[in-house]
Amino acid sequence: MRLGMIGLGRMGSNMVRRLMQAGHECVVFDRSDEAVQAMVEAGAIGAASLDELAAKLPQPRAVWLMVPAAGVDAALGDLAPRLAPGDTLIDGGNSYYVDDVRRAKELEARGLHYIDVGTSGGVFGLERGYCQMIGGEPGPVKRLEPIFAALAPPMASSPRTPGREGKGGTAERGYLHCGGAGAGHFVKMVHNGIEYGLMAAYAEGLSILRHANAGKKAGVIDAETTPLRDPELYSYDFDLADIAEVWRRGSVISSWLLDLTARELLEQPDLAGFAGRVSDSGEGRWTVKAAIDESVPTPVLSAALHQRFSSRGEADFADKLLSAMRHAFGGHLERKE
Ligand SMILES: O=C(O)[C@H](O)[C@@H](O)[C@H](O)[C@H](O)COP(=O)(O)O
Repeated sequence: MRLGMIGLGRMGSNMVRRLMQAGHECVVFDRSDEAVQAMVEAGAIGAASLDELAAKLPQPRAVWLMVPAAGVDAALGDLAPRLAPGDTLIDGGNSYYVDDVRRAKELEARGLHYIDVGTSGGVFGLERGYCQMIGGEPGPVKRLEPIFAALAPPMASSPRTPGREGKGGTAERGYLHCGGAGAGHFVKMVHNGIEYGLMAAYAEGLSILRHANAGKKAGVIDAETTPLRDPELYSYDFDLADIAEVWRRGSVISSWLLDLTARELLEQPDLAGFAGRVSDSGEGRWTVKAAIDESVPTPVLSAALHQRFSSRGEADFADKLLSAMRHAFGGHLERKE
């Protein structure tokens, strides 16, 4: 197939490469001429403008947007007038599903189809393939199956789930039509909520292990401020890279996320290259918001989101206020270190 791709950052450019490796043709556009040029050198068909992109695509056109969520409305606004009824726009970024529902209606009024695709796999997608969670009308989704199939990981990348023989469907091929407009990004949103929780669980557990030598530190026993009463019980110097490594091998908590964690700990045991200010792009907030709307308890996912806020200093005022109250009612002074 010939597909248009707008946005040639890390994700968009790797997706173009993977599609071309599978024999598809890509007409590419980006605000950066250098980014377009680099993809032309890799075999793509360059477009210097959206008009050129539209002209180089056969009808009905299919154009995939791989731009930051905040830029999708502007990109759609620029692109839609250049397309014709029957054409399909695909948003493969991390948009809020509520925006998809609105966009699908707006584009439908112009005779255009809109497909939302939650795409997971990050910078490893070129090599490993991308898991795709798809929302939109069945017809255009079906028409784009060769694209989804090329982007997806090979079926052999995971062993078949026992009992799935004969069940059919595309889930075990790495892409799934989850439902109507917004369904793809809804599933990706919850995927990322889970991602926050898993990340927090590994980080907290490994942090307990890192501090398991607390009893060896001078002056650690302080009846006023520390609960550490049995320092001899906390005298372990664990090698976290080794522990993450051994957990990768046959343990219940092995995962690709743990593989990546083990790699990071091996490269930088003290994580000196990171300050620990953890950003969030919105998916975790939207997950918690959906959970509240549905009255579904999500203590783990919510705590993981709030921990990210704390990591960026958003808890500082509350922490100071805790110290101030403790001082007010008990005359307790804050320790300086
Ligand atoms: O599945 C994935 O490949 C990732 O989830 C990917 O989509 C991206 O790295 C996150 O969206 C970052 O999200 P935060 O900025 O919220 O951590």
